[in-house]
Amino acid sequence: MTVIKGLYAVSPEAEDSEQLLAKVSRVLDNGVAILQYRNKSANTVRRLRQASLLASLCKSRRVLFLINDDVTLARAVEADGVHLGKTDGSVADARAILGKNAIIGVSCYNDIALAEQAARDGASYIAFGAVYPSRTKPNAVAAPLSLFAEAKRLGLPSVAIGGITPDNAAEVVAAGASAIAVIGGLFDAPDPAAAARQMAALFD
Ligand SMILES: Cc1ncc(COP(=O)(O)OP(=O)(O)O)c(N)n1
Ligand SMILES: Cc1nc(C(=O)O)sc1CCOP(=O)(O)O
Ligand SMILES: [Mg+2]
Repeated sequence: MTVIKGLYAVSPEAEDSEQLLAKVSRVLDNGVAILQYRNKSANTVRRLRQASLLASLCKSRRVLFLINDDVTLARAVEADGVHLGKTDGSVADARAILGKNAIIGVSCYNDIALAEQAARDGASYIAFGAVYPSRTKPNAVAAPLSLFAEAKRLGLPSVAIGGITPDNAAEVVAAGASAIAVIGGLFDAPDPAAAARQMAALFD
């Protein structure tokens, strides 16, 4: 079984594919266990190119590679799996397309009932957020850190997301999150590689 644990980088929005590759490369060698490609604005052609570049990068660095929202794209680039939110389709449909070994993550926001449903549906992990106010997603619902202890009984890895930085990540890990998903706290840090090392070290 694939282990979902550690620093989970989520790619920043980027128009320029080479710049995106350079930004992600810089952090990948510094303790990132999982990378999610997330681009909410690019067209299909650009998304395919960016996802293909990141898929090759992750394969060469032995980092798990997931696609946000788009099961078809995940299959096209042979990603390890997909992350689904409430409007992104069902676990069953994703698994039918990606196969039984695919990693399928499900957003549960601040709602333990959604996590219970995701577990019944056969999700690979559940995600709760936003655990802190997020500049990337300012309107995200607030999720209390107590959810991670509460969700332990479901027996699935739990991912924390939203406003996580090197300064607050230890508190999230102490609350019981299996992995921390980060955009701004990593890619907007003064030294992204150092930020990655600091957050990854919490899982040693
Ligand atoms: C690890 C992780 N957790 C939550 C999300 C958010 O998913 P969703 O609610 O579908 O929102 P978008 O990211 O699609 O805007 C995520 N992407 N990754
Ligand atoms: C994509 C996303 N989903 C969230 C949720 O709460 O479900 S918060 C979020 C943004 C994460 O970016 P940052 O690390 O910059 O806050
Ligand atoms: Mg989504």
